[in-house]
Amino acid sequence: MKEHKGAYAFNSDHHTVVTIGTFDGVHVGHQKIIERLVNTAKMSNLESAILTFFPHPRMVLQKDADIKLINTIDERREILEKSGVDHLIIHPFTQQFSRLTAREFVRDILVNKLRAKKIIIGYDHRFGRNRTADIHDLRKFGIEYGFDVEEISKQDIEEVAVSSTKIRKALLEGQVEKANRYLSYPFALAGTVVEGRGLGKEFNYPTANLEVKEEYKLIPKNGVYVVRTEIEGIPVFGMMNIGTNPTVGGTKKTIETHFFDLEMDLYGRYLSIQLLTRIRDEKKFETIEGLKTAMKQDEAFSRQYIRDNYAQ
Ligand SMILES: Cc1cc2nc3c(=O)[nH]c(=O)nc-3n(C[C@H](O)[C@H](O)[C@H](O)COP(=O)(O)O)c2cc1C
Ligand SMILES: Nc1ncnc2c1ncn2[C@@H]1O[C@H](COP(=O)(O)OP(=O)(O)O)[C@@H](O)[C@H]1O
Repeated sequence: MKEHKGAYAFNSDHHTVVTIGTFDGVHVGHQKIIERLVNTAKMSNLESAILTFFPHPRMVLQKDADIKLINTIDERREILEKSGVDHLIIHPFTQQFSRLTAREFVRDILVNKLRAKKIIIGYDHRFGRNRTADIHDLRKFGIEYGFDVEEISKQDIEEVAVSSTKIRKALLEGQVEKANRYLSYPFALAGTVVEGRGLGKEFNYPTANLEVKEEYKLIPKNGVYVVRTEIEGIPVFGMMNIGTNPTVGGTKKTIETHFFDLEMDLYGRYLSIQLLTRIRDEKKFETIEGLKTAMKQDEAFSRQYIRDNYAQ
């Protein structure tokens, strides 16, 4: 896969088949569309291209829209990388870009820059300034500029929309297993390990505090989760708490993980941590002893879960 920083940076001698979308989550519904894109490319001797936007149009057009996404742009890129598409074009969605007319978008971007011979698009896709143009307009442009339009059916599009909404809802309710089924891969939180208050080691449960720098990343419901990551290529399991640590008088939301059978300085390390299942809600315990007992139970639960699901 070749990545292009915007449509104006795209240069290929080949003609392309293009699909356009945000693809947040790159879930099973998206994967179906991408498969179709890749197959069409092979059959028509075209190169496959995904045109996606970042920031998300809603981040730009409704500045206050507090939109949360399943994937960061880095995660979206990494998942798409595995899908077999030839080109990924991450176009910066700006105010200026949003003011392109439908014709300018089609002519300057799709035809002249991306050299599209085929466009695969949802039946309800709208584009151009104020989203005035639809698939019928696109077909007319296709006759004029020499490309075909392939429609993704209402049923397939609804499946995609339903999945994204269901995944976001499931994550906000802590149902990570359900989200993971829709995604077909485990939802993850990625960031750098930063210093906490240094209480973990006193508990005999050191916890790596993860700083997720992307404000738009969706953080699942507070609570305790069984997790998995890779450190230097080796799978490591652990238990994560997302919450404010009310027992020790915390107020700020933190994401912290105790990894099993590991003793290692993790400060400054970049980790992508997969959430596998949820154990319980975060609670305010009367005493530190109460919290420690709960964490021991979390550990026992996690180790059993790992044995049942991940034993080699
Ligand atoms: C598996 C796990 C479960 C936890 N559960 C709770 C909880 O229910 N309530 C709570 O107040 N804190 C909970 N914590 C957070 C601890 O209070 C936290 O690890 C401790 O304060 C260390 O913080 P530090 O990293 O800032 O030193 C949990 C932490 C882990 C790793
Ligand atoms: N098994 C482990 N799981 C998580 N962190 C560990 C582990 N072993 C060592 N560490 C280190 O200990 C740090 C956490 O210690 P802790 O006392 O909780 O301090 P802090 O409050 O700064 O997070 C981690 O950031 C990591 O560098």
